[in-house]
Amino acid sequence: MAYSVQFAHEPASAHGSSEPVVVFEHVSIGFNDLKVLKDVSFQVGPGETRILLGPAGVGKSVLLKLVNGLLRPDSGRILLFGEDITHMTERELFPLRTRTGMVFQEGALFDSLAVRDNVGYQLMERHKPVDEVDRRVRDSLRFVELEHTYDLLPASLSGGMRRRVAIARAIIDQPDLILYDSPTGGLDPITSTTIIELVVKERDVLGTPSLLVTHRLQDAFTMVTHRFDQTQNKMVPLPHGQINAKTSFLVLHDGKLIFDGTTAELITSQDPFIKEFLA
Ligand SMILES: Nc1ncnc2c1ncn2[C@@H]1O[C@H](COP(=O)(O)OP(=O)(O)OP(=O)(O)O)[C@@H](O)[C@H]1O
Repeated sequence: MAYSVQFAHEPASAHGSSEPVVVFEHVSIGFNDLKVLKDVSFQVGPGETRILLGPAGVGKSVLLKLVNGLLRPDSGRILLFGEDITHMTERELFPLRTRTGMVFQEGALFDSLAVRDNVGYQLMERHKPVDEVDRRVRDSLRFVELEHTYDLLPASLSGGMRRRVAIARAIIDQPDLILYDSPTGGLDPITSTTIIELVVKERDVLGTPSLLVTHRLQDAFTMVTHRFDQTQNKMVPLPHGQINAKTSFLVLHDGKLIFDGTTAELITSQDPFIKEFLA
């Protein structure tokens, strides 16, 4: 099916800024007696996709929530788009949050709202003109190839379609950063690949930096070994042996960031936990 990407403007991150999009410096956070993240430092650079791996309950979602200020660290410093958000008020955070698209675990759509209102929610909250919201909703739904679901309720969609709607909602304001929290969680392998194809499309067509949590190693390796081909309008494998150089890995274990590096470094890592995790 032919399509064109019809966003009003490119994301700022595609304009060549060399500033990191996200910086964590020695970040720690815990809840009551539970220390979740300990002294975590890493960066997401412009145009970069960072895949966050780690066992269940290690703090991957907590890390994503720290990035857009939904949680605050106990110590350390967090910069988002070059601004120190560590102690920002909600009001100060708001303009930065509007530049960040978040795909929550399980999609988290509003069941009582039609797809169009789920996707346009953020813009409606900001009192954007109705015709502009409508145009952007249609653009976003076209990107995820779900224009025909405009008037439907989420309950009438399959699990994979609901995730696509969640992605359409996250990208509606052409974010400068996307946070994907287990976007394929609970989906079968074939449907998962259709979701990863959208992630790769967003990465390769719009160049949006992202931080993606996944439980599925297969998702991660699909992302590094494929690219989105706009001519064919589909994800295709990179030529043999090539990997996407802008996609790299972070691994959390026992509250610590035990790996921060490239695909090649990950698969040749001698760390016993990583070797077992990848096996
Ligand atoms: N708001 C909170 N209050 C108290 N504890 C919390 C809160 N948020 C997270 N936790 C705890 O922090 C730990 C890490 O949770 P988190 O959801 O980040 O794990 P995860 O790595 O994303 O897990 P999964 O892979 O299962 O999604 C868990 O023990 C969780 O119960």
